[in-house]
Amino acid sequence: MTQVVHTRDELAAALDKAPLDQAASGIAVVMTMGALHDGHRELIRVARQSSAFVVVTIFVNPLQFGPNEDFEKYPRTLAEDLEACRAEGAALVFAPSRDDVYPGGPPSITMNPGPLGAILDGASRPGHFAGMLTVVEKLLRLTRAEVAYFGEKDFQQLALISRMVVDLELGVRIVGVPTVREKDGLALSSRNRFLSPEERRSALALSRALREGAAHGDPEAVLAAAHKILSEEPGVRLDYLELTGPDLGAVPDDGPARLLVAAKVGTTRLIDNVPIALRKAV
Ligand SMILES: Nc1ncnc2c1ncn2[C@@H]1O[C@H](COP(=O)(O)OP(=O)(O)OP(=O)(O)O)[C@@H](O)[C@H]1O
Ligand SMILES: CC(C)(CO)[C@@H](O)C(=O)[O-]
Ligand code: BAL
Repeated sequence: MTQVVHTRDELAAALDKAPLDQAASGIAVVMTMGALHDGHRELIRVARQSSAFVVVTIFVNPLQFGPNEDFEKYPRTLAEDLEACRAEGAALVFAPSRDDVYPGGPPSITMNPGPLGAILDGASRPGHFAGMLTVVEKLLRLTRAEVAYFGEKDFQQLALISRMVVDLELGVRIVGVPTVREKDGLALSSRNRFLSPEERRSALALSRALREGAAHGDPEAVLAAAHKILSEEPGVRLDYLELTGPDLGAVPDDGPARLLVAAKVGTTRLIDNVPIALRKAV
């Protein structure tokens, strides 16, 4: 049975009553902004493999949206989301109001995401990662999580959260889950529902570019192949295409790396990334 709570007091009461044998395997949390799709459901499924008590949070965090971003328009589908959580066997859903998360109004003290938060999406979305880390830290505490699951689709977010729990010694284990894709390669995202059929066709260029890039082992060839695909798709306005190390640091000569892309398709901003194996030319 999935219990649904909306306030932090109800959450605390539910966690106090979490069956001990279940809680012994550790409380796991899957944080979401709702509009759940199979990517979210995969996080819940993976969490359930190691934790009997999985808490799902559903909260569209105003703090991580810029003034010209899509906070108002962001899809809100609570009834369907609760069905998905039930179907996946979540123990508890926490769907708080803004006042419950920020009882004193918008906080004047927030997390500083540091240099890793200033690149890529951090450069395009000022304040986004400070707002994101602030709510993630709160939700880790409120849910008493021992382990938290995040998708690799938001790779920089995952890297920042992993860094935060180490730097601030939060004592929570962070687990990354590979990106779930449609059959044709499009990374599942709540924002995909904003795409018209034509925009959806254009959006496929992102995953295709990453796939073509990943077929190469030399950094220049990786970027050239990916750029070619993106530049041939007029419906895509590229924000960035970057090759980095596996932890978003400097590109290594050889071995694991990451290729990341962000672009606008119509008015919808999409991101995607893939792991890459670089090979030194011999
Ligand atoms: N396709 C996916 N595969 C795996 N995890 C995903 C996928 N999409 C989202 N997630 C993960 O689900 C969690 C909640 O993400 P969120 O609710 O923002 O969904 P989203 O689809 O990323 O939405 P948005 O369209 O806003 O980017 C995050 O950890 C995110 O990385
Ligand atoms: C982690 C998160 C739920 C924090 O609001 C959000 O950034 C998301 O959905 O990826
Ligand atoms: N999926 C990351 C949250 C955001 O875009 O605000």
